[in-house]
Amino acid sequence: MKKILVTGGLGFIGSHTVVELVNAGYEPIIVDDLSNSHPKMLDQLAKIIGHVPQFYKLDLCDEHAVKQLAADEPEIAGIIHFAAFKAVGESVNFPMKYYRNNFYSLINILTAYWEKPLNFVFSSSCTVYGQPEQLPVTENAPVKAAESPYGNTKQIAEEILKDMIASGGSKYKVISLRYFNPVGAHPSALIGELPIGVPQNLVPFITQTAIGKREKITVFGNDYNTSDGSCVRDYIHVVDLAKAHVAALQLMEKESFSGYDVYNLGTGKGSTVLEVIKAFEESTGVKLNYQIGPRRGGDVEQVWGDVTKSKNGLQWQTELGLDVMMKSAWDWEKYIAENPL
Ligand SMILES: O=c1ccn([C@@H]2O[C@H](COP(=O)(O)OP(=O)(O)O[C@H]3O[C@H](CO)[C@H](O)[C@H](O)[C@H]3O)[C@@H](O)[C@H]2O)c(=O)[nH]1
Repeated sequence: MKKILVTGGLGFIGSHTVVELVNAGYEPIIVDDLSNSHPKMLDQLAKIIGHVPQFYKLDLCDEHAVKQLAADEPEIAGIIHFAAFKAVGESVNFPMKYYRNNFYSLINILTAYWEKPLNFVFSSSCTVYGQPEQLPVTENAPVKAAESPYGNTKQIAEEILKDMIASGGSKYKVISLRYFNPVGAHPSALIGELPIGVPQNLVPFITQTAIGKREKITVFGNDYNTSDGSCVRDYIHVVDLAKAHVAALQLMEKESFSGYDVYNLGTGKGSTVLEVIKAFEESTGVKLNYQIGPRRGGDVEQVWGDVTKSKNGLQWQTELGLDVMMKSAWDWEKYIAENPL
């Protein structure tokens, strides 16, 4: 079985990808520093995949520890690199924390396996497009000046990977995956998103409001130039997203693939904030206490992805709609309320 290192493998997208790797016949090896994840996710994963996955608790910023990891795990076929800080607002207040963590970890893991011919998947983001001029946005759209240090780390990491391949000095193959808005949870409701503190993202805020942890949710602006005035995003189910990582590995395993490429991961369809709220209410039968508030600083008005390249190149497409995204996120919220970790 091919071993795949999954950095940040106990996080939201990482844990779902671990499941899909096992489903596809790979052996995931999780590396996580637990800074934004819970150790009990290992047991939760075991309930789904039937065994406790191999796990290294390790800070990827620690160069010596990463070298030791490469010595202990020399026979890996690929790396899926999720480990990174991801809160846009926090990155504005603590830029050095973000630059240090997101760059050191990337550079350390790349360097540790430098001699190996392996396939590397990088978690990027649609944040690199800013507010695109044309929608849906394709991978060829210009990369805009990032709105936040977090966005900068994604853009510059993509450049680092491109430069690395262009130099011809490594034996890596690399795919960057630009995520739109990942939401939802595994159908088992055993794994899902675990925001620390007050959620910044829409769907965890919705589910926490519905369960009574938050009094109400505020829709950030209804005066945008969209169908109902609220912002438009391309929400994608995390299980669909996880499967795309397996597809990216399988593409790189082909001899015909070489070098570096980038793919959008979305559904190709935009939804407004108010449509998401409606979908939640309809798919769960739970009424949501919401109000309209002012715009949130830094939000782009609307973005959704052109996924033609992903469909053709990765031989992958999304299967799950907004109703399943909302229902699964709600099932996870209820599970975690009844079974606190
Ligand atoms: O309480 C809330 C939270 C969010 N929203 C709205 O819901 C939409 C989605 O907001 P999220 O915070 O869930 O997602 P973003 O699109 O802002 O952020 C996502 O896209 C960013 C790039 O634009 C980064 O990649 C980030 O990590 C990723 O979560 C936005 O219109 C936002 O204004 C609300 O109305 N109320």
